[in-house]
Amino acid sequence: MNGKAVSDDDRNINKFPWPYSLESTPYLQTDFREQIKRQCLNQENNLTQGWLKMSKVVIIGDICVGKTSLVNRYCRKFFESNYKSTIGVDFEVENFYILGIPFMLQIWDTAGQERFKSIAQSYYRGANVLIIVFDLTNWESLSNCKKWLFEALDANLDTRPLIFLIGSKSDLLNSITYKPIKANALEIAKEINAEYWAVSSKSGKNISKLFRRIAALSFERVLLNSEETSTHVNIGQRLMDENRDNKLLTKKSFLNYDIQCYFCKEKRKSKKYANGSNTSE
Ligand SMILES: Nc1nc2c(ncn2[C@@H]2O[C@H](COP(=O)(O)OP(=O)(O)OP(=O)(O)O)[C@@H](O)[C@H]2O)c(=O)[nH]1
Repeated sequence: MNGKAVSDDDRNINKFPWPYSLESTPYLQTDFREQIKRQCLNQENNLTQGWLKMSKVVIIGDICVGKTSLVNRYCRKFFESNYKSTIGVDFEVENFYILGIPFMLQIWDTAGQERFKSIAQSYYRGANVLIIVFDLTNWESLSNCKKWLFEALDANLDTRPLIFLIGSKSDLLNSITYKPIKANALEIAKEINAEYWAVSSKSGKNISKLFRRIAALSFERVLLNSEETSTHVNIGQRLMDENRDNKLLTKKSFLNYDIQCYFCKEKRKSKKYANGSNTSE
């Protein structure tokens, strides 16, 4: 699936999106940080210029909880009621403009089936955001969330991904049946330091709000993490230039970008060793 040009207002973010509720989040800020706003509005330094800003989002959770449906509803605007299991992983690219700056979410949808686990796990590394999905009508899928999270965190020991706990299929519950599940989910969300949302891919309820929130929070993280900046400057700029005409970043160019970044890092490593130095460049 190709990356899409930013066309609708849904992908333009100028006001800081709110959480599902204030009790459901560890991320309590109510606006973009002043420092971020200054950088974006004035484009005052190269943190906002000439490099590709993106965030890797990895979606995990039990089989059949609605991970693929979540991605399909947001990225392709459709809902499929027939179940087709994900084989290994799939991914989508979503383009945003946040405070006027282009930003991308690279969204990885992983398989919940045990037999694809080792394939899926090899994509956990480098996640900026972890979305753990459970089915609001299936208690066991909620209790398995911690296991999914710990496995994903194991692959991301050197980073601090943003964590979202998502209860899916909210259209199947009424307010009375939802109440005890919500209480339980909020408790678990607190334990694992996650932001909780209840959504429905069938009706579309809260899906767009959720992804806008994820985009804004991870955009801030990426901008604040200036260390990453220099690695991506030249490659990111070239990619943007190559795609300027059709305003489209394709999946192929994205994969090329990942590969080039990898080689760029490897090259820097070997240069360091060749110099007999351990200091960073
Ligand atoms: N009613 C309702 N059904 C849903 C919703 N989301 C997903 N489903 C259904 O739940 C089933 C599983 O959805 P998937 O999105 O394929 O689940 P998954 O977690 O990606 O499954 P794996 O790829 O096997 O890990 C499908 O039949 C969907 O139609 C929802 O919001 N409401």
